[in-house]
Amino acid sequence: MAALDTGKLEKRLIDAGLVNIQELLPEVKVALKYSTEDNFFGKDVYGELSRCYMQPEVGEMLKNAYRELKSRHPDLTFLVYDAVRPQSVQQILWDELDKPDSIKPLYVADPQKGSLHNFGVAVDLTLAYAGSGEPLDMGTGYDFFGYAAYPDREEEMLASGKISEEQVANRKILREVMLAAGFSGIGSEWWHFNAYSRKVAGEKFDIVK
Ligand SMILES: C[C@@H](N)C(=O)N[C@H](C)C(=O)O
Ligand SMILES: [Zn+2]
Repeated sequence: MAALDTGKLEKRLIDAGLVNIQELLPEVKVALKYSTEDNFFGKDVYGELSRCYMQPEVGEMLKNAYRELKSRHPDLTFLVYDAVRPQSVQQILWDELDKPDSIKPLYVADPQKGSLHNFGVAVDLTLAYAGSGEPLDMGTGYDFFGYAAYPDREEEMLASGKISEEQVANRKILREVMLAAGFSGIGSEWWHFNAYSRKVAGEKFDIVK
């Protein structure tokens, strides 16, 4: 695996016009999972990078989602796990994902086509208590790649007891505030939200290599 020069990476993100979400929204919590070994492949691929960057207009959308969240649940905040992700890291995630090629794109977008994370227009996040920073129970952890994490299968997962009413209610809070701000979700991951379609992202922005 080619090592990523993370000092240079942060400079590249800034030079590309991306913004540090905590500069726009200091109340939001960030824990970049790919900058730790606590992720689905057990390797730190971001090194020293600890700040989370995204396109400025996506940051503004997230601010609106946050405003909506606070109006409904003043005790909660966002905990962001990932936003912009270089295509080289997308390739590592793709190579590390232990699933048949036919279903891999449900969980990790094909790096050759480009993930919306590679354009800085996708955000992976959960809800946390603003005071303690403790994440809410969503029924699965981040990057759990299976039906229990599928928004598309919540009714079935509820009926079979794989997830609880409370966990679904927590996901709904997240989903509702993100959708209210113009994001869209995907069927296989409760934590992933896109600001734009792949077509629009490709027209507006460059991929971060
Ligand atoms: C890997 C996961 N956190 C994720 O972001 N998946 C989507 C589908 C992606 O890679 O774009
Ligand atoms: Zn994602």
